[in-house]
Amino acid sequence: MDKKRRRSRSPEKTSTEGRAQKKYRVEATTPPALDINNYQLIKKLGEGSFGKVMLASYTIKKQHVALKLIEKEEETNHKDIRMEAAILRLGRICPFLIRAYATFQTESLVVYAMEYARGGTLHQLIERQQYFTSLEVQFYSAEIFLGLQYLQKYGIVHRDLDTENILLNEEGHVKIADFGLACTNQLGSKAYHGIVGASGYMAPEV
Ligand SMILES: Nc1ncnc2c1ncn2[C@@H]1O[C@H](COP(=O)(O)OP(=O)(O)OP(=O)(O)O)[C@@H](O)[C@H]1O
Repeated sequence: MDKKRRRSRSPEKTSTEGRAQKKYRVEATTPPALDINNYQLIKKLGEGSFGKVMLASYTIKKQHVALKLIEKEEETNHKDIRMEAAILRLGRICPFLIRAYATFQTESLVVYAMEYARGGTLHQLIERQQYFTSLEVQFYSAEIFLGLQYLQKYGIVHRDLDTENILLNEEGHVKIADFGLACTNQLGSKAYHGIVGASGYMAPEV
């Protein structure tokens, strides 16, 4: 190495000796995707018992996202929130689960910024079409099965699967959503007990 360019690690022998040293302060900044100010609300996509879901624009990338907004209340179960956020992160790997781009909280809200499923819900499709051909039944069943199989690999049970929680992307592929009632024996959450879910969609033995 060129001797002139070699720098000493010793503070006494720095090349800046005798000169005023520049001081840099590293400010802690919030990553843009975790800042609620970078999302512009457009319209309501849906509302459930846990919060509302808004179509929003992530202004940094001018990208449409679905923002699930859950108001923090005294009775908010933070373990369930962490669980839902953890499952939404699995969607980055499995194409049949809705994926989260970011999960964060503000003083009053828990926020999940999720991919926007443009195709609506399976419920809306059934209402529109009235019936499915056997090929369509096979298609939707297979994609739902693969999503659930992926969850099962992690010991996760959805527990609230109904046609309103099965979303479709713009190409018509299944995106399973709403993991607010999911449970697992592996991510340190609640055990499989209690009766939850939508009546009409529960397994007969429940
Ligand atoms: N990623 C998304 N893209 C498009 N629409 C969505 C998305 N996520 C949710 N929605 C819409 O919002 C509705 C409610 O969402 P979600 O089921 O997650 O809320 P919830 O408060 O947990 O509801 P529930 O009471 O059914 O548990 C869905 O049925 C769907 O119509």
